[in-house]
Amino acid sequence: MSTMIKMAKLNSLQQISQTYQRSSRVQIVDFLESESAQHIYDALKSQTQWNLAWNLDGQHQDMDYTAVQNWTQKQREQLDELIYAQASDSFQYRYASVPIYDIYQQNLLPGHFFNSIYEFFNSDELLTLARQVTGFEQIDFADVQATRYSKGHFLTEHDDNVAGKNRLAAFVLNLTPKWKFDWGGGLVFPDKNDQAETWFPKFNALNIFTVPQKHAVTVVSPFATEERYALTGWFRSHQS
Ligand SMILES: O=C(O)CCC(=O)C(=O)O
Ligand SMILES: [Fe+2]
Repeated sequence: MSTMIKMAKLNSLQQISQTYQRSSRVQIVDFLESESAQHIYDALKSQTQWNLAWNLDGQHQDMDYTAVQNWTQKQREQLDELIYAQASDSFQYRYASVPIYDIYQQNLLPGHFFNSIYEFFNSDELLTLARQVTGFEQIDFADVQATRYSKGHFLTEHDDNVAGKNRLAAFVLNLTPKWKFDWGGGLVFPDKNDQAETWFPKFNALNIFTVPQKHAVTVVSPFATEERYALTGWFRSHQS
């Protein structure tokens, strides 16, 4: 079975990079060949081991998701309370993740398809495209993870800027084939006038945006019947 991930032919790189230069963000639709996008979706959907990502007083938390699901009702309610208390007035998130960058760098799953995902995002073809679209010549590598937002999952407003990480631009490749606007999970960019642009998590669309830039992922609604899968991360430089 081929595990190659292939980019689709882009219609107009010039137009894409002009949009980015003008607004510090762009969405590239039909980014991968559709078989590749479908293949990644299938791999994520069949993945059973995820981490539960959330935040405690500014510290990132990664817990074994299956273990959390096996907690008592009371324990899970206590976690909800902690998460919601912090979410109501400061930075908080809850979603499932697979640390693809770490899996590759630490050779945790030799031969696994996740390594191909890392290699694709770090291929010359993709990094060259990232430099062309953003104008950031300093991009050296892509730091990539898989994410899955289920009912009640969210990510509050933040700007992705973390000291020492040299994140130049963020990217999100949405991978759930059928999504409804009513299910939430929108990528929202608030502006100074309390208006916001919302990007629907469109299958096989790659969003790229400059760091720092305020954004959030709205909560996935209780009646969503699919989960919001994505490959997300940052185009980074080794040096600041
Ligand atoms: O999934 C998205 O649309 C955005 C994710 C994000 O902002 C992040 O992980 O920092
Ligand atoms: Fe972000």
